Amino acid sequence: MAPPLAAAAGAVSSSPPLFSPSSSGPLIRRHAPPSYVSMRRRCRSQPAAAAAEPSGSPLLEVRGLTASVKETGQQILAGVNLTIREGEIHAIMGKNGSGKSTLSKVLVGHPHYEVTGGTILFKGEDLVDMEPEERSLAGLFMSFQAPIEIPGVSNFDFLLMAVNARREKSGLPALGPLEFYSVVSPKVDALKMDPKFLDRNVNEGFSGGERKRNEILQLSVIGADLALLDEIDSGLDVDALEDVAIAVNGLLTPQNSVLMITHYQRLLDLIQPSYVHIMENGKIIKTGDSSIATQINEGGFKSIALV
Ligand SMILES: Nc1ncnc2c1ncn2[C@@H]1O[C@H](COP(=O)(O)OP(=O)(O)OP(=O)(O)O)[C@@H](O)[C@H]1O
Repeated sequence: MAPPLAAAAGAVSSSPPLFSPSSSGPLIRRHAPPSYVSMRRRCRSQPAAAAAEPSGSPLLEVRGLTASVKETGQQILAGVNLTIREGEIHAIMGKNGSGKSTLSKVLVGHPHYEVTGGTILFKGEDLVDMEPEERSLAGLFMSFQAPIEIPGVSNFDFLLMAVNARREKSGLPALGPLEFYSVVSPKVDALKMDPKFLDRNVNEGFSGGERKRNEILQLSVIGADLALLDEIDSGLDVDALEDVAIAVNGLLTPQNSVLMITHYQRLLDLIQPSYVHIMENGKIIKTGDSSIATQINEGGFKSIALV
């Protein structure tokens, strides 16, 4: 049986984002608005590596990647080049429809897309011919823009199956439910989630923000060498965004990496990227440090709508 993450990777929806990136008020403030300066202090676990020279080993190497919608043959990715090294945080920004989500879905092997050219190496291995579950077991994790429901499967069982699939691959003995509870419980607390969420079916009836938190719970329990986070900030209120950023920052080590897709500077303030890439028409057209996002905000890239 395919591990559950693979099932998730294979059955995602391509729903539109929960709010338009050009909308002016996506945050729902439950309390007095916290200062982003103090949020940054609490969320930051490592200094921004913007000016750092690349030093880690390459984790993901994408060269000349082209990909199309399988059903129609419509080309979406038009020659993507991207290298992510161990310990780096990358952000991809760009206007709606530029191909950001498609890139992340192609990386996890979404069945709607076909790679038509180029190469993807993950830890030196060719990813293109791997099944989605193999990619997941190899250490790739993706949080989706619109996380799916899995009726009839409790969150707890889902996480336990996923963790045990990873452990089996590493030759480790499976965890029993009691043992696993002691692993998952502190992570639920850290994300300020109600423990009752573990008993609920995966994402069933969850609000948009609860789904996003739940995806980060999956990431923190399962772990990943490279986490692809597609608009984890969409639909989160200020407190939830801070909790999620703290959790993501807490997972970062010199060995693992994050690729996040976002339209919003506020996420880059909380999870500070080593590199920011701008995507347009299925290609990365510019790469730089986080000042690129500032340039966008100041009108340097007028076609890209950002808050
Ligand atoms: N399965 C599909 N069938 C048809 N068109 C698709 C499919 N997947 C992606 N596309 C199209 O490819 C383009 C890129 O979509 P994608 O979701 O990657 O953009 P994006 O940059 O993530 O946009 P956003 O910022 O709005 O989330 C869009 O025009 C989209 O309609």
